[in-house]
Amino acid sequence: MAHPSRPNSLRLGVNIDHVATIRNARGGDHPDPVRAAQIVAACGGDGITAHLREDRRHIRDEDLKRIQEATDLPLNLEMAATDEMLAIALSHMPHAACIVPEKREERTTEGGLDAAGQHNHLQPIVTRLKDAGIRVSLFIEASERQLDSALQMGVPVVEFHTGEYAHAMAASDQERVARELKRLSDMAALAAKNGIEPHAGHGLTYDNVQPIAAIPQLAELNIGHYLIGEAIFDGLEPAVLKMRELMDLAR
Ligand SMILES: CC(=O)[C@@H](O)[C@H](O)COP(=O)(O)O
Ligand SMILES: NCC(=O)COP(=O)(O)O
Repeated sequence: MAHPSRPNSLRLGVNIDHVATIRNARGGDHPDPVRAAQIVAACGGDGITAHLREDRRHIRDEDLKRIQEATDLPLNLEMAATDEMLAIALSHMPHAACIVPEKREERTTEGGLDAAGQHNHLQPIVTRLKDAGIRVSLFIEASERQLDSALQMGVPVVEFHTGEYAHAMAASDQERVARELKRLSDMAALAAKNGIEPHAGHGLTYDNVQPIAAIPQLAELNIGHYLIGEAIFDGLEPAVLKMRELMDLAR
């Protein structure tokens, strides 16, 4: 859903997981991710992304309802492909659910969902979410094999993992950056050509967001860890506004 004042623009979904990381560090209720969601809504963010992990290391079950009650922004629930998370999604009815790979031992999401390899496991979960009216997306690597599986499953959205691109940018490996950007750009075009709305996210920063934002078929970027980091120094509203400005200038 585009922001009313910016029809057809590239949407910014703000992932507030790591507000909850800081909150959980002391076992209390401050800083509250709900307050972050309200600030994002007030300063023009287009959506809230929250990853309810199996180990609840940051976002917790009770946060979901509170986030939904606190703002009218669409909630994009990131979830593993498990019966537990399916039941939680069907109970909370978020605007969207993005199925992501998850390993307890990982520090953060390490790659895209193997949609092709897990097709038979994923299909019934995708169908249940779609039948409930939840916009389903798959967090996948930008590859034809993964995109083809997403197409076969009938998902309306895919979110391309930009982690490899972000790592290449951080390493100033220009050849790898060019290769990753072409891969992401080609797959965004192929997704759109096949009626799937392409999104992107993971590891995006002020310094690397614009080449991604410039990919014309992308409809949404989900950005979290870096924005929450910047918010510690400059405040969440300025951080969101700066990311928004960089994205708009890239189009
Ligand atoms: C799927 C993805 O890249 C992120 O949205 C995800 O939430 C990362 O996991 P952490 O937020 O736990 O780092
Ligand atoms: N799906 C990507 C996301 O929500 C945020 O990822 P990151 O910016 O925290 O790396």
